[in-house]
Amino acid sequence: MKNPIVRVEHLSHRYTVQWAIEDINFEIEAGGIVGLLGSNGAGKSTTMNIICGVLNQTRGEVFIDGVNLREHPVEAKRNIGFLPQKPPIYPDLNVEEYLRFCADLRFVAKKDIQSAVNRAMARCGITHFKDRLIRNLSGGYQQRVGIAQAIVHDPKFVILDEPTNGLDPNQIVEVRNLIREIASDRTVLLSTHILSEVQATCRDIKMIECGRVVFSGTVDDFDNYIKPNTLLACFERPPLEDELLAVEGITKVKKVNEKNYRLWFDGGRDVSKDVVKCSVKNGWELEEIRFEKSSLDAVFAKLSNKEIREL
Ligand SMILES: Nc1ncnc2c1ncn2[C@@H]1O[C@H](COP(=O)(O)OP(=O)(O)OP(=O)(O)O)[C@@H](O)[C@H]1O
Repeated sequence: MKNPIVRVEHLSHRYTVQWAIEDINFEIEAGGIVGLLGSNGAGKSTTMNIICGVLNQTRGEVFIDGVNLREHPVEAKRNIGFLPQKPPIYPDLNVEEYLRFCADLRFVAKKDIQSAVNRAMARCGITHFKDRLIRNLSGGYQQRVGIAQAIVHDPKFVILDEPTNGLDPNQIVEVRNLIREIASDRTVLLSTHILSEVQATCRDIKMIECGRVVFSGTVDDFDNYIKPNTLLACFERPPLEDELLAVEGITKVKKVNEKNYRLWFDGGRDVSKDVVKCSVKNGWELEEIRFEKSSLDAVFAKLSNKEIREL
């Protein structure tokens, strides 16, 4: 990768005796949204806290836009925005006061604070609420304020930890759209448990399990991680199960209902063509045949080493 916005090298951390994460390595290319997946306790928060400079790693290095976070924390943090799972908002401040305070904390020059706050409020669609106390905003708008504080200093890289947690379906759609919008000119790392969210918003996925990276690739790669080994076939004049078992490559047959069969197959060859040929030869009147893809949940379960229920 030419100029990764984030580079993580041999990152390991232990709180007490056991390693929470061990030898994590990855790069994040600049631009777009990257999903960070993992089961509870997998090591996501530990990794994110280290990348944000909130937690000091036991071993390894983090580079933000080429700057070593451990050696030059202030310079590296200029390019990091963070929205933790519990937004760090002050309910008794109004939106504008709070964002001015955050901009000051992030070393925005005094003369530039008002314009930075105005820009962040406009970007997050909260300008009309600038005088309202944060405690009087809905959950969705509080989350917008949380995102505004993460971008007020215009960082190149933003980490959002479960940003749609606890929101109603309309608010989820709005916050997702906002995340897409803010990712149009920066990189976003989005930690979430919701697979459909990753599918809807992310270009790449990193998955951590037991403190190690178990998957790094595009959403399509993730989707195709488990190669299909079943076909679903629908016949107008269904054959006997034994006749289907006689087709070369078919290893198991299960009747789903009157016309539909699930067919298991082995190996790399395309057995669907053989089923089509046999159907024509024997007059089974095949209406539909398709490979069955594993669900994202099944891929997640496989990567987390959890058992997958047989279909
Ligand atoms: N402050 C701490 N002290 C000791 N152990 C910790 C601490 N924080 C986390 N751990 C342990 O480190 C491991 C990784 O935890 P971490 O919180 O990073 O996982 P996670 O993937 O973010 O989980 P979740 O999705 O539940 O937040 C777990 O075994 C956890 O119990």
